[in-house]
Amino acid sequence: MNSKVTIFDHPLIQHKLSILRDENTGTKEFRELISEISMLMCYEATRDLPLEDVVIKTPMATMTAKKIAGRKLALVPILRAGCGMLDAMLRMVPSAKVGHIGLYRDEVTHKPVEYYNKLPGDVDERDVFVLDPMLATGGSAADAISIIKRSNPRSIRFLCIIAAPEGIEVLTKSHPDVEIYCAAKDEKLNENCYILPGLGDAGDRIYGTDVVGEVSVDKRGSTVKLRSKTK
Ligand SMILES: O=P(O)(O)OC[C@H]1O[C@H](OP(=O)(O)OP(=O)(O)O)[C@H](O)[C@@H]1O
Ligand SMILES: O=c1cc[nH]c(=O)[nH]1
Ligand SMILES: [Mg+2]
Repeated sequence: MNSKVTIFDHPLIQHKLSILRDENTGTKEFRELISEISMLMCYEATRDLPLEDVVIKTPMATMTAKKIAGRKLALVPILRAGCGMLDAMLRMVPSAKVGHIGLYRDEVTHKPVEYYNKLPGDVDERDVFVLDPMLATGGSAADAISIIKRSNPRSIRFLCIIAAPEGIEVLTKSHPDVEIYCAAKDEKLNENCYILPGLGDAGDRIYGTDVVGEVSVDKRGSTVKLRSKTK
């Protein structure tokens, strides 16, 4: 199967995304917006789940109604930023099981480094939604999906909020069977492999952690030498 990229152009998603991107949006509102956008994206990304007929009784009459047809889902956020999308998705599909994959991008090589991996035992019976707000070089998403594929899931979809063209290309080539859903396809990456115009560092903006060491990359994707103020 060839991978497909769906960009959600729903006005509510686009409106919320513009506020999310704004550098003046603080941590609390940023988290709330990530959640709201994820909920709207979940609604769109689950549009093709098959339904089955069930007979129910309302207080007025017996009727044949629709329910989702025994589909088993798993949600797998890529730590940390992917966790910002998890609660909203779980509110929409509360019966989903949850796995976690811990990856961080090395600041020099920009390659993902794995530090955690715990998936539901029955992933081979499930359709998996991988969650991460940012698809930049595509390295983290591609590695996370390779890890998940070792457990033979029924299918994998990748949900992100902003995708760079470079990341889409890498993910499409490495996993052509995986459908990609995003709210925006941005212009390009900067010299530190941050998305332009993007929104900065998603994990830092969700959790309010600006700088992790003496030399780091700030939430705008620039190399900084001193600790900077957390918003
Ligand atoms: O497509 P890539 O070039 O791999 O970049 C995208 C990754 O970078 C960010 O995570 P980060 O490494 O900053 O970890 P964090 O979520 O802990 O902040 C983001 O949440 C993705 O996982
Ligand atoms: O722009 C980017 C790229 C990688 N990770 C982020 O959080 N933002
Ligand atoms: Mg980060």
